[in-house]
Amino acid sequence: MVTLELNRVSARYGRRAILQEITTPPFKGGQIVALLGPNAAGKSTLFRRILGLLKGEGEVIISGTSVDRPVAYMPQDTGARAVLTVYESVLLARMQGRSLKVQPEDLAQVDRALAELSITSLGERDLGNLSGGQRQLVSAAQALVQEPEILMLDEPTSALDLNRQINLLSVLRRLADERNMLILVALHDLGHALRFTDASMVLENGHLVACGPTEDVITPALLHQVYKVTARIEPCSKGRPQLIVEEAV
Ligand SMILES: Nc1ncnc2c1ncn2[C@@H]1O[C@H](COP(=O)(O)OP(=O)(O)OP(=O)(O)O)[C@@H](O)[C@H]1O
Repeated sequence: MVTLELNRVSARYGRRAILQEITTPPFKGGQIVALLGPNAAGKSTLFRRILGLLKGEGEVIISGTSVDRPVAYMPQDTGARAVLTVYESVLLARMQGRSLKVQPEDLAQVDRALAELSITSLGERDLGNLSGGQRQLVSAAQALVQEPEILMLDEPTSALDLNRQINLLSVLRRLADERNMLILVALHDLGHALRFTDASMVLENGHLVACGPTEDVITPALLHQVYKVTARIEPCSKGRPQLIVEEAV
């Protein structure tokens, strides 16, 4: 089973230190881990550091993999891209690092990724003229289609309507449960984190200030300290923890 562990991981842009000695327990396939923290806390930087796009001290330890490219990444929205159709762009993402010859299995995986995210009907559309939410779903399909063992998504629901937010997070839950994927997902919606994730890491100014089971991590005290809001967490009628934010402090 795939695992990912960070040992005193740091990162800097030029001379400016961003991440400071981040250490985590091993996260395992089948888990969804939320990466939380306010704006500019260092969440995207941590993704880039895990991917090896940024150098720094400490170790990113990935073990138990059985494929050449175990990690796929969905970045935050970067705007319209190349002149490709949605289908071509997802197929291109699939073929990265594989043989140049497209196999029937590759096409089947593209169809599956588009269907899973309910965007099959966008297949022939040009990438350049999609809505922000449509682009975000295509970007998720580009990551899913790679069939990674570790999937990292940077705020994948930020442009989606409520139905599509829940749908995407439910797809992630299923990928973790059924395909034993390890999923790291940066989220601003702590309600989603409480509902869909097993563990959470909270960054504040580049420091890891909390890490553990999500229900233990997201507390009124943490919300006050890190997010500067007063809030309560109460079970809803179905017994699930609900976050009720009162005010900014
Ligand atoms: N390419 C870069 N060069 C220099 N500084 C950068 C660069 N990218 C990000 N930073 C800085 O690093 C810090 C962390 O940024 P990062 O994007 O990792 O935060 P984040 O937690 O993902 O924020 P958000 O929730 O707003 O997306 C910020 O102060 C940001 O301004």
